[in-house]
Amino acid sequence: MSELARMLIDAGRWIDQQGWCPATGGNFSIRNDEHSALVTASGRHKGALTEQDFLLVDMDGNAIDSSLKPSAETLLHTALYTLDPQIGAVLHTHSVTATVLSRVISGDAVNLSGFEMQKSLAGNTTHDDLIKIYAFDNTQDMQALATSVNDVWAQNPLQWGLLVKGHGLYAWGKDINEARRHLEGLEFLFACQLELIRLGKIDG
Ligand SMILES: CSCCC(=O)C(=O)COP(=O)(O)O
Ligand SMILES: [Zn+2]
Repeated sequence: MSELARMLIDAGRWIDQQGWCPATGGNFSIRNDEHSALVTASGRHKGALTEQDFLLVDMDGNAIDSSLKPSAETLLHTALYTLDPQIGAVLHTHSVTATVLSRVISGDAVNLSGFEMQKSLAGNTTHDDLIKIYAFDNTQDMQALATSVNDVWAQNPLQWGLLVKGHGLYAWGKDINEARRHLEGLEFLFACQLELIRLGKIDG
């Protein structure tokens, strides 16, 4: 089995145990080289992935030497790899927490501050900083969504992850381990934020 596939299979089992990819929700990818990434095929359960559930795609989202259908959201993965050559893995999940939080915020971002766990996100050394996780409107037009991400990124490069409203979270990192840490850290931070909103301590 290829090492890249094994890393995504392991990530899928763990993510499934957390309940962050119910049904066939979510999709994963890992950079293969400058021009290609290994991505999950569409419609697969992420807790039971096998090596047959992956294919290589180019950075325009086209399958390379495979008849498998790439994930419906491949274009967002490849947009991220193109925007930041340091990104080595992207994990997209559908947790209840991320989905609900993305729908109760009034603006275009989740603003996190005051949490020690912000230090789980690369480059952060204090709870005092303000961390903005941008939330995009959902659409079935992945080219349009990728263009929106490109437009926001041109003003202010995103870090660690992004939300799609009513849909889920994309978390990334320089490699699969960092992507997993960012996913877990963001999930924890989102759960805290949602609880504070429920308690009426902060606005959505
Ligand atoms: C039931 S999940 C709806 C599609 C989606 O949002 C997703 O993450 C999975 O799509 P894929 O094509 O990668 O299976
Ligand atoms: Zn999705």
